[in-house]
Amino acid sequence: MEKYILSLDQGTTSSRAILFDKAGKVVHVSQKEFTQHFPKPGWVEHNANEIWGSVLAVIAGVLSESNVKPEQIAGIGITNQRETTVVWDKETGLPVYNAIVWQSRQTSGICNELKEQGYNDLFRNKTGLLIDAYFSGTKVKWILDNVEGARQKAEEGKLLFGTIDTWLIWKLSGGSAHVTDYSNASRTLMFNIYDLKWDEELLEILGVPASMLPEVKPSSEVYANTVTHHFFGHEIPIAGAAGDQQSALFGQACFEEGMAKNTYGTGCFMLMNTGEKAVKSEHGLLTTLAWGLNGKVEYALEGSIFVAGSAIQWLRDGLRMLKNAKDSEDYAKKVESTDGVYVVPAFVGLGTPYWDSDVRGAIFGLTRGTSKEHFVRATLESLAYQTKDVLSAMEADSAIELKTLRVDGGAVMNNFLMDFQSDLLNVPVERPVVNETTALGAAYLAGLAVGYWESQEEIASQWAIDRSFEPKMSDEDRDQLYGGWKKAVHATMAFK
Ligand SMILES: Nc1ncnc2c1ncn2[C@@H]1O[C@H](COP(=O)(O)OP(=O)(O)O)[C@@H](O)[C@H]1O
Ligand SMILES: O=P(O)(O)OC[C@H](O)CO
Repeated sequence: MEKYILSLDQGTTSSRAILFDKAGKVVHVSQKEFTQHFPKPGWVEHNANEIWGSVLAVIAGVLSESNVKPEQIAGIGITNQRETTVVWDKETGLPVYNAIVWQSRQTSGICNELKEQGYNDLFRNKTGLLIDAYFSGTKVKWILDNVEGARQKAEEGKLLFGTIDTWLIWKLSGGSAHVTDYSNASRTLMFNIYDLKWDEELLEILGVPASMLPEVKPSSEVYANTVTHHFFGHEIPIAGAAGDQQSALFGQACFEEGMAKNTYGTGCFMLMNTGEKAVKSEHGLLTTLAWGLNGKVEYALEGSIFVAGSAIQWLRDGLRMLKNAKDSEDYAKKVESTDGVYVVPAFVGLGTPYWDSDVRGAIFGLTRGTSKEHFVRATLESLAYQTKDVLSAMEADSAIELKTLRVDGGAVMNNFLMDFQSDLLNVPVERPVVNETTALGAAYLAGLAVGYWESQEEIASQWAIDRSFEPKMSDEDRDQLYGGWKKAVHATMAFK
């Protein structure tokens, strides 16, 4: 009986269940979108129960559509949109408020207060992050401060906190496991990435009771078994978990120090493996835990871009310029350049390296001759410019000059974007055969825990290239284009 690993990839806009075989190939995918709630400008929320429902639906879908039986699943790996915060009642299992999504800005007031009180360095030195509404800590505080009765219940030990990995493991295990992994814990603003413990001083400042927090575990370990009714009578080990960006780093087999990947999804996240060394950034990058494996943890440097593929969604749904995201490539190729148009998609502020919560998007260089083609091309190019900002910071912090960049995520199917990216970075951009690297990483972590795969060497040997995009642009053109982007960003930041 052939066995498979089931990976559950719970992303910002959809949930996916993917079956992988021993060769690391996708056997079948089932995907389901769920509702995005925007209760106020800049706020983004999800219904945690709807997320759970979507995960159950894709599990059922992937099994029935592929004809794979539950007993053929050797283990389950979980990967998730990170930082998104769920607080629920231990007894009833019901969330006390919507999940506050990583993109949501509703805690920027709390963040400003913390910064005014001079806490930035304290948080940065302990967590590798900085005070920003992006991370979970202030989202938990917001729920405890704003939901009637929540703080008292939390203090009585009746509420639990979790990022989406924790929520799903708790649900899948029938409430028996309240756990997270190192990579997810490192995104909360409450976890000390050096001592590898929840940090009492930071919890005190944020007013979060320690009793709410999950136990932090390695990324590859059997945490619990599924309760039988979710898997048609079978208990299956939940054997691995990692935040989606760290999972993609693992799925891209970036195991050596200095190897990096960039994922172009809703946002865009570049991570560089820094091995057992935590590198402190001087250029607005985050220091984060890559994973816990083989009895130790490894670190990564991260550049976080909040709006990437979602800018293409905006062209499609907001401006109705596109029927689907894929058409952006044809429009962009119809013109030679943007004719000087720049789109700065700072819809929810800017992340690395600017970290400005209050800035909002802007467009520059419009003329009477500007067409839809120029506009679409400029929006696509903004993904590449933001990536160049991040890579420049990463090379400066790590003193490593990148030789190639491995890429993945929905938007890398856009060949125009990949060509432009390579030109702008002046390095080859490598797209792997398996583009579902986020899900693959969690599958590998789970598979290692249950002996489905033997070693990281075996995994690294499975990585295969689909296409390499080589740089062709002159230095002069690159400098001129990038100079224009820098001016556009600085003008955008000045307009507040
Ligand atoms: N061919 C394409 N060109 C540009 N953007 C694309 C293309 N295909 C998908 N996208 C964008 O990629 C994103 C989906 O990627 P995905 O990796 O599934 O995201 P997530 O995991 O964040 O939900 C969407 O925001 C979509 O607009
Ligand atoms: O859902 P994605 O793939 O855009 O990933 C979101 C990130 O984990 C946010 O930190």
